Amino acid sequence: MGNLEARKLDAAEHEEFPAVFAAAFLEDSEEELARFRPIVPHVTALGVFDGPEMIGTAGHHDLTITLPGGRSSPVAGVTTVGVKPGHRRRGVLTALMREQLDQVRGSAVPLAVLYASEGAIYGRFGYGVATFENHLALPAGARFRADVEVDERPVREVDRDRALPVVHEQHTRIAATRVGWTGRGDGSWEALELMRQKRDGLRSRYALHPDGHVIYRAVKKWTDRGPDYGLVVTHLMAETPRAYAALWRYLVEFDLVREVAWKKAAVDEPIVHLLTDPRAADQRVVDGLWLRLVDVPAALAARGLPDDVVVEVGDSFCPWNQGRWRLNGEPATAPAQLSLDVADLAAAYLGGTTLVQLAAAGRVRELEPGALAAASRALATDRAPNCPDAF
Ligand SMILES: CC(=O)SCCNC(=O)CCNC(=O)[C@H](O)C(C)(C)COP(=O)(O)OP(=O)(O)OC[C@H]1O[C@@H](n2cnc3c(N)ncnc32)[C@H](O)[C@@H]1OP(=O)(O)O
Repeated sequence: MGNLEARKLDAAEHEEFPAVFAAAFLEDSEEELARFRPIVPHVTALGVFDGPEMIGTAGHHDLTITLPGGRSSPVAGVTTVGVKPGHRRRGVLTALMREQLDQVRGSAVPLAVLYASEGAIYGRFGYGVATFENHLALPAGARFRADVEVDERPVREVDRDRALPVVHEQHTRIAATRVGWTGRGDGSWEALELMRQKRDGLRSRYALHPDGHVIYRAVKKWTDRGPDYGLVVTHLMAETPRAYAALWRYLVEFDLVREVAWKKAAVDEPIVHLLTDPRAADQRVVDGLWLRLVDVPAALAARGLPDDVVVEVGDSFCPWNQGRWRLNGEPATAPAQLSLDVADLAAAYLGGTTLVQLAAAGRVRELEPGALAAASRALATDRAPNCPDAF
């Protein structure tokens, strides 16, 4: 990598950070930059320099993530990763990942998560797919089963300023109960709102129910045959099944609309079970949150697992994790019963993929009969983990 230098940026260098990051996405108009600038103060900002020139960026938020069993852990929410065109494939990202993981470890945060722009980038750095997203679409007018109970208190459209305090309060409460959801102890709600203002420039709309809310955008289209609007959900959360039904009914009964779509629905999204015709729901599953165990023993301890299986973990990028660990995070001297790479442990960590599934793909080796099923069951969760949050 020659004379490349990766380091934490000082405050004066924060000015340049958004331009370098935005250039990586070819989004460097003044308007686009205005969207990124307010995010920088909320992240630990790293840069890579070639001499005096900043050519790569990466940042991370200090978030929390909900783990199975009502537990939670600090997590680095990795974002704004970019390398300037013309400087790629010479190790800049590798240098950023090295520096970032060292910094996260140094601050005693055991986990890192990210959304990948492309699926082939992060596996080599020990990240595994910990949640899957359900790209869900429902036709307008999709009918609910007659026995579905709907909370009849009204859903009301309110403006952003009135909505946000309620949205953030409900989000904090609900996120603590849903595996994979992130919490914003760092107060970076503004950054979340900015990330919600998607690249399509559509305005977010807020509809509140006493026990939940939906944030969505409207794609307005007219054809010779009449209105053909689409509603694109960015967040939908409810504290009760009846409020959940009320919010979905609000969306599918919206006038002018042909389709309601949500790309961050859970793989086991309950809406399918509300419908008279479950086939009406179009579902496509893709990778969601990528997770990295930065500190394997601390991450395992945070999950509160039993101590009865010994796993041999391989980790070429963060060798401090290599070795034999009990599932509860204690170092083990007994022979290993399972062996796997850290990225595969990450894939199973929130329960989104089972170890049995990974073993069927040849990625986990069972060294003692029975250990695979026991460890797989210990890591599995009741509901599919998901993360509807952007960061
Ligand atoms: C969490 C987020 O913010 S996701 C956003 C990521 N950013 C983007 O997608 C913006 C556009 N792309 C870029 O800025 C850059 O191409 C990056 C960041 C994806 C890669 O940066 P580079 O400096 O080129 O990566 P680097 O040279 O360190 O590559 C390391 C390895 O990853 C591989 N790699 C890098 N990018 C990709 C990719 N897009 N797809 C597949 N493999 C890749 C390289 O081939 C290399 O492999 P090797 O070690 O076998 O030779």
